[in-house]
Amino acid sequence: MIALKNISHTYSENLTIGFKEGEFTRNHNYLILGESGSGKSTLINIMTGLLRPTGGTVWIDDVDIYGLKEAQRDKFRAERIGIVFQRPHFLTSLTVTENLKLTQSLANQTIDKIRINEVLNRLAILDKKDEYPNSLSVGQLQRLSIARAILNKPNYIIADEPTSSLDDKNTDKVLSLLIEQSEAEQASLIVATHDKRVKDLISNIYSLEGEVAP
Ligand SMILES: Nc1ncnc2c1ncn2[C@@H]1O[C@H](COP(=O)(O)OP(=O)(O)OP(=O)(O)O)[C@@H](O)[C@H]1O
Repeated sequence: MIALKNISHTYSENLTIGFKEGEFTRNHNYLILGESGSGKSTLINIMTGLLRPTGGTVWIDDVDIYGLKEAQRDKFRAERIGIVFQRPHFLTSLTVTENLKLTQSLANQTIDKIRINEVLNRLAILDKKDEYPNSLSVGQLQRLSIARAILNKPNYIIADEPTSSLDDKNTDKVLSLLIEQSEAEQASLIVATHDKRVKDLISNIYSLEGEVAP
């Protein structure tokens, strides 16, 4: 479980992001809903150990992640959390397969080409495995981001605005893929978005004030 308590982050004197309480358990799907600028990316960075909050605690699987040293926290994240970032970033000088090998080695895993091929196949981009990221379409890059997020069999898959630039049909497709893949990994899926279309597919909702809607 990821448990957040009394989180606050102050960027400047008059800009503080707050999130009172949240619990995200394995095998469940969650939405973090908030308008643009309400602090979704800030919260995701905090809950994945990328940004130390100015106040509050983040526990992941009973570990107080900001109690860890930075290198330990990076390893912890790589092993347990798959992140689909708002803007996908891959190393452009490495092929699709080489980028995914890097994801395995950052988590101290042995390089497993069979697993890489398996996730690429699941996301229908196996034919792109020797290509460079710049030659992939936006939709293919997004599927590659999902492939990378699930590669290390994480406990939590966290996606930041995965559907904001998509039409209704592709919104459904990407969400279904994320839900399917997190079920296959028995992971918890956490999607941060302002996109109310996503509400029909995921029932546990946190607004940025930290209230759970029925
Ligand atoms: N590094 C930073 N330094 C100062 N202010 C920041 C920083 N990052 C974010 N902010 C501010 O914090 C607020 C929340 O930003 P954040 O990116 O978390 O929102 P968001 O809900 O993810 O927005 P969007 O949906 O538009 O991506 C914004 O007012 C933003 O300008």
